[in-house]
Amino acid sequence: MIQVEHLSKSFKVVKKQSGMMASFKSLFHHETMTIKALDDISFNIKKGEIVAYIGPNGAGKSTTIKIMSGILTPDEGTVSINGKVPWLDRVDYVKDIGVVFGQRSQLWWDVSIIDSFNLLKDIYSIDEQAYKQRLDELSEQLKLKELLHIPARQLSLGQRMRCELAASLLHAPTILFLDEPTIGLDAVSKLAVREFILKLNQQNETTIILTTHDMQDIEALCQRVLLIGKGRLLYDGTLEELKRQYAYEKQITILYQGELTVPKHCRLIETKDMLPLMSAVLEIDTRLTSSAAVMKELTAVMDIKEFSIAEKSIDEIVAMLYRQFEIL
Ligand SMILES: Nc1ncnc2c1ncn2[C@@H]1O[C@H](COP(=O)(O)OP(=O)(O)OP(=O)(O)O)[C@@H](O)[C@H]1O
Repeated sequence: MIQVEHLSKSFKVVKKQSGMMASFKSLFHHETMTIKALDDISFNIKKGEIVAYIGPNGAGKSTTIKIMSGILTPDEGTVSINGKVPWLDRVDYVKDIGVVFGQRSQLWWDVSIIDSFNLLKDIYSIDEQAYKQRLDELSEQLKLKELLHIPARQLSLGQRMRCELAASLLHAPTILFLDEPTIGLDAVSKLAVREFILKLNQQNETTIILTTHDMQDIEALCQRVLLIGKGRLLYDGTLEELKRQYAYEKQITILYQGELTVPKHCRLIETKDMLPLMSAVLEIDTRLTSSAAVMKELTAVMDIKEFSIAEKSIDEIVAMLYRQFEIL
């Protein structure tokens, strides 16, 4: 349903010179340089998938979303979404998609939310009955009833984000682009947004492309991850595979009495005196052994009072990937 092939996009920017003299000269003559924002990106997304599109700042995520939503035209490559080319079939195509930019609003700042929604109804030519039903459903699911008569500028960020989601879905699009939908939200609002997105996907089979720097968003929502860095696609696969490939170390913390024995395939990270007990942190390589095998070995030779096992967080894995691909 979404086919992106060999997408490239460059931007020409004016080279900034430092110093007064250079600034003055640049009024008459400015040197330009080319930034390659996207460099031969290809991927396919099936109907009903939730895909995380991740990468460090400046990687090219927003540029891809802008091209896929028809706002920008690529220099090279093709995009076909529901059989349409976003930047060529714009009028028809916008009916298929919803877009939420966490950092920008699609609501009219000074008018009430319901007036913004009514305007969107006209813009998308939504039929009266379908609109009423959709508005009821979304108001119920996103708890908007008390917010509808308040202007957007008076809402908290969390309240506004719920309204933004509703605004992007009034015309019942089959594809939703979410660019940093949880940015700046408190923990409760983040959970509410994630829960809503999951339900939307499960009930309506809405295809969702999510760009985020919040790794918990990915854990909660996405099976598949596309990692982009310096304009190139570096990883396309499941979250499980990503973890398997890059998170094979686990840490076992033990509280014990007596002598410490470090089993095979374990590395001692630290020990601490916790009188009358001792604590130790061991790192194990799960490609060579398992935490169960290590615990069995430890309990056979040591007096273990307590233990806990921790794996790398998705934040740590992604930070490691960014370092490994040298894209920071
Ligand atoms: N309109 C523009 N004019 C000039 N350069 C641009 C423009 N839009 C993007 N760029 C450049 O293209 C590159 C990719 O930018 P993009 O906004 O797509 O990155 P991003 O992955 O969305 O980053 P972030 O996580 O910071 O939002 C960056 O180097 C950026 O400075």
